[in-house]
Amino acid sequence: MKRDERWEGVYSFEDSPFIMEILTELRDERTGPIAFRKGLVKLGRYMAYELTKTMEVEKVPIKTPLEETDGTLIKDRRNVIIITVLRAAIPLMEGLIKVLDHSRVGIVSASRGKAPKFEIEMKYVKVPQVKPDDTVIIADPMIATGSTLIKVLDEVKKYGDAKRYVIVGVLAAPEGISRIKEAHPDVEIFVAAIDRELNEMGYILPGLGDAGDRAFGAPIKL
Ligand SMILES: O=P(O)(O)OC[C@H]1O[C@H](OP(=O)(O)OP(=O)(O)O)[C@H](O)[C@@H]1O
Ligand SMILES: O=c1cc[nH]c(=O)[nH]1
Ligand SMILES: [Mg+2]
Repeated sequence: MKRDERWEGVYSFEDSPFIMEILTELRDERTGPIAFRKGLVKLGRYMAYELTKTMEVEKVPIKTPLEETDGTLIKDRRNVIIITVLRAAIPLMEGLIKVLDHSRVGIVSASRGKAPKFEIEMKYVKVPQVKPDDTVIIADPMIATGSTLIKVLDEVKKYGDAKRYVIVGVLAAPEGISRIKEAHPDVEIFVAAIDRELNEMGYILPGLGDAGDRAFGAPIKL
């Protein structure tokens, strides 16, 4: 895990060869939907494991069959809410919850409109009560303009004040991170990698394409 010096509380995993290898498969245009979804699940699992290193732990007394000793309990792992941003976060959440298995889950839909306005349509919001001890993890593989996550954070913060707000994603563009940190300075961001820029259509470069379409196939408009 590597802190990015351009912002406070922004981390990438560019120093992790294993996470980079999974990302390489996701970027590769030859990777089909089955392997793409599997890659997102794997990334979710390993990123959640890395995230536990930033969580509060406590020592607990336990008894082995032979004697008393101290054990470790990750306190914060018991108080996690994972917000899944439809569609592309579904496999990422599946991986995250393998490690963060006590989590409560919120589901929100967000669909980004066409350039240049990129208006976000949010039709479905189901979020549990947020309590002061909670770590709210917002899972969305792609942070492009940042508009989706700003809107999701605006909404989720109505459900109570959390101990931490954490975005877990796969790729981010620098402009998206800057916009999110401006709107929500308290948010921490963990992504596999931070890419170069956005193109005029709002796609991350070099990126991996449209994460939702690659995982689930392109939808048609009726
Ligand atoms: O940072 P932004 O510019 O807002 O873009 C990022 C959003 O775009 C993608 O979702 P999309 O709207 O394509 O929906 P989908 O997951 O259903 O494909 C992605 O999963 C993010 O939610
Ligand atoms: O590059 C991008 C940008 C937004 N959403 C995606 O799925 N990919
Ligand atoms: Mg999409």
